[in-house]
Amino acid sequence: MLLDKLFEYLGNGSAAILPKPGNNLANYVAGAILLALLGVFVDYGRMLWLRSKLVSYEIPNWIDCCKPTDLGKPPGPRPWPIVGNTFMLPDTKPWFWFEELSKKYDAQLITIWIGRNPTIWVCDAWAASDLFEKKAGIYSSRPRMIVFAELGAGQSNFLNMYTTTPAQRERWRAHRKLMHQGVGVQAVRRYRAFQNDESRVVAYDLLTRPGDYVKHFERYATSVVSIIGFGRRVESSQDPIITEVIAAMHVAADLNVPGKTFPMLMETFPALSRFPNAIAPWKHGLGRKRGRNFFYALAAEAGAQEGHEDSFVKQIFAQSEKQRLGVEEIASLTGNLFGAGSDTSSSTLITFILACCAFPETLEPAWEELDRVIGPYRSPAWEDEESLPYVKALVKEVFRWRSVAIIGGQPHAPTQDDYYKGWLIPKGSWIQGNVWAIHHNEREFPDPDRFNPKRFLADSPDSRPFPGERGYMTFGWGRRVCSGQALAEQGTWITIARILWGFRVEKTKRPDGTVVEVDINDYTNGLNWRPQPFTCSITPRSAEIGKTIRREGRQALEELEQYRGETKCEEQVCADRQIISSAGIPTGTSVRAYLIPQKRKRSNGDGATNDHEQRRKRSAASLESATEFDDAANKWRISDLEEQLAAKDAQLHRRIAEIDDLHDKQIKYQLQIQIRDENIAKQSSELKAMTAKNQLQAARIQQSDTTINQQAAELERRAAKHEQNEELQRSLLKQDILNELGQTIASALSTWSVADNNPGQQPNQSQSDFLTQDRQIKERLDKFWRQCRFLKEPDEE
Ligand code: HEM
Repeated sequence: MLLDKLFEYLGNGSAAILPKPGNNLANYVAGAILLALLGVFVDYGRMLWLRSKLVSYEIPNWIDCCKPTDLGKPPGPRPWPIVGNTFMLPDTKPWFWFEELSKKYDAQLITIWIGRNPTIWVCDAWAASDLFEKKAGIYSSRPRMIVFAELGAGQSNFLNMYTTTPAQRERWRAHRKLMHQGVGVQAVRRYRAFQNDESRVVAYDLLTRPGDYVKHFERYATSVVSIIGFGRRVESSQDPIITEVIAAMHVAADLNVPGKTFPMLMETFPALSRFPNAIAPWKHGLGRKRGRNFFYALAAEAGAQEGHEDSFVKQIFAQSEKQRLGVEEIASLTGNLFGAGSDTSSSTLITFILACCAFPETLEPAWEELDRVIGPYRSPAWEDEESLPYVKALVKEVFRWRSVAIIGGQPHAPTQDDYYKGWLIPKGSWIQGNVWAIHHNEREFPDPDRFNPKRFLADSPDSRPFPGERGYMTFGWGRRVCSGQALAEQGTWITIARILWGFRVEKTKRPDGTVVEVDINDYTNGLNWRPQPFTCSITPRSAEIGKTIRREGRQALEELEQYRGETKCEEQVCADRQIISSAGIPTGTSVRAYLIPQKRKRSNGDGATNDHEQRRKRSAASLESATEFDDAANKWRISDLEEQLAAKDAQLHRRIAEIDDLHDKQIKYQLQIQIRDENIAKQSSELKAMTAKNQLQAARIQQSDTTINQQAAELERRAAKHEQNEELQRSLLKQDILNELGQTIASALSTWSVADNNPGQQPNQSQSDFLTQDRQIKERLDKFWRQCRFLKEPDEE
C-alpha cells in the first residue's frame, strides 16, 4: 500500500517533484528514497509473512491430506522484494514453466509472485475440481484485474465481476441469467439451423478457397454469434466485426499473459494505470473504452431495427429497465459474445486442422465411420452425433490436446481465506487453472502430446479416470464456467464432423514431392492461443462429396439470406439516435466512428487533416500517440480499399456461384436424361424377356396337351382291351358252367336211371345215396343258375 501511495504520489503529482522556491531538492529526493526503501522493506516483510502462511501448519488432518515432504517445502520459488518472481518468468508461454515447477515441487498447486501479489496456479485436474467445482461457493469471484478489467473490458463486464458482497452477487446473477437466456444449453438448440448452415458455408468456402481456412473459421465463428446477438450474419472476412474484434482479442490475449514486462506489472502497481496514456507507454494504449462504445453502438443499431425479435440484443433491451442495465453493461453483454466467442471457437478449429496434418493416422477411423453412417450424398447432421462415437471422441481430443484458453481464461478469487491440503489460499488472491498442465498430465493422458482420440472412447485402454463427465476442463469451472460452452461444443462438433466427412486435410506437398512439415508446438503467446500460420492441403475426399458440399453450401446461403446485413459505415448513421445520445454518444455518430475515431474529421483524400496536424502539435511530446493516429488513418484508408476489394470479391463470388449453379443444372438435366434412357432400356429388355418366357410357356402347354391326348388314347385302348378280356373271361366262364351243367345233367340222368332200373335193391342204401346225389344235383343246379344270373347281361335278363 505504501508503495502504491509512493507511485501515486510520483504519478499524479509530477508537478510536486519540481523544485519550488525555498525547497531543498536534494532533501526531497533523499526523503523520497528513504520513504521508498522503508516501503520496500515493510512490503517485503509482508510478502515473506504471507509466503510462510502458504504452507500452513494449522491443518486439521494433515496426515491424510499431504505427503510429509510437502510440509515445509515452499510451493514456488522464493520471491524478491517488489518484483517477486516476475523476472524469473520465461519470455513467452509461462504455463510450461508453471507445469515444470509443479513437477519439481511435486505439488498440485504452486505460487508465483507477480510483483508483490501471489498468484496460485492449479496444475492438477483433481485439485482444480476440488477447489473450483466442489468449493464453487467460495471460488466463484474474480480478483482485481487492472489490465483485463479496469483498463480492458471493464469491471461491470460479466467476465470480470466480483461476487464478494451480496449486491455484487445479485448483479452477477442478473447477468448470468441474461447470458443463459441468450446462449444457455436450452437456448442454443434454437440456433442449430443457422449454425449448421454457417458450417455448410465453411465447407463450401474450403472447397473454393482452401488456403484461406483461417479466415473462413473466423468468419464462421463471428457470424454465428452475430446472428445470435444482432440477428444479422457476417458475410465477409473483411467485416469490421471480424477485423477489429479478433485483432483486439489477440492484443488483449497477449497483454494478459503473466510476463516480466508491462503492462502486467500494473497488476502489482495499480497506481501506474492512472497515468494518462500520452505519458504512459507501459499502458499500451489501454483504457480508451473505444470497444465498449463500438459494441454499444452496434447493439443500439441492431436493437432499433425491424425483425429478428428473438435476437439477444432485443432480449437485453427488453429487460434493460427491469434489470437496470447501464450502457456499459449492455455493451459488454453483447460484446462478450464476440470477445469471448469468436476468437476461441475459430482458434479451436485451426488447432483441429493442425492435428489433422500432424496425426493423419487418426483420420482413417473417422472416415470409415463417416462413410459407413453418412455416405457421400449428404453431410453429417445433428442427429448423427450418437452414431459417430469416434468423431465425438476426436472433437473432445481437439478440446484437450491444445485447449484454446490455455490458462483457463480469467483467474478466480476466493471470497474468504481457504486451505487446501495444508496450503493457505488467501481471500481475494489470484488463483488460476493451468489447463496446459492439467491436460498434459501423464497420469490422466498417457503420452499427452500425441493427438489420440481413443482416450475418449470408454472401452479403450488409453482412457483414464478424470473428474467430471466430459473428460476435459477446456471451458473452466464451477459457477464461472464458460457461458458459451454449449454453443461452442455443438458448433465445433458439427464443423469438425463436416470437415472430416468432406475433406482430406493433410500436409502440403512441394512440386518435388517432399512435404512441408508442421510444428505442433508453434503457437501464439496469448492466453487464448492458436497455431502460428501454417500451410496445409484441403481437398474434397471424392467428386461426389464435392458436389454435395456445393449443393448444400448454396442451399445454406439461400437459407441464411434472411440474416443478411452489414456493419454500418459512416454514411449509414445509427438509427436510434435517442439511445445513442442517452448513452453519451453524440447523435449522428456512426458505428464505424468508434473503430476509427478520426475518420469523420478527414478533410481531403491525401490523409493530411487539420485535426491530424493539430493533434501532432498538441502531442508533440507523445510520439506514440501520433504514430497511433497515423496508424488509425492508414488503417482507415486500407480498410476503404479492403471494403472495395471485398465488394468486388463478393460480386465475383456471386458470379461464380451463378455459373456453378448453371453448370450444376446442366449436369442435373444430363443426369436425368441418362437415368430416363437407362430406364427405357431396362424396361424394353424386361419386355423381351417376358415375351420369351411367354413363348416358352405356350410351347410347354402344347407339349403337355399332346401328352394328355396320348395318355387319353392309351387309356381308351386299355379300357377296350380290358373289356375284351372281361368278355373273354365271361365266355370262358360260360363254357365252364355249361360243361359243368352238362356233367351235372349227365350225372343226374345216370343217378336217376340207376334208381329206375334197380328198384328194391338195397333200397335203404340206394335210397339214401340217391337222395344225397339228388340233393347234390339240385345244389349244383342252383349254383349254376346263380352263376348264369351273374353272367347274364342286363339286356339278356
Ligand atoms: C471453444 C470455445 C470456447 C472456449 C474454449 C471458452 C473458454 C472459456 C473459459 C476457459 C472461460 C473462463 C471460465 C472460468 O473462469 O472458469 C470462459 C468464460 C466465458 N466464456 Fe467462453 N469459451 C469459448 C466460447 C465461448 C462462446 C462462444 C461464448 C459466448 C457466446 C463464451 C462466453 C463466455 C463468457 C460470457 C464467459 C465468462 C463467464 C463468467 O465469468 O462467469 N465463450 N470461456
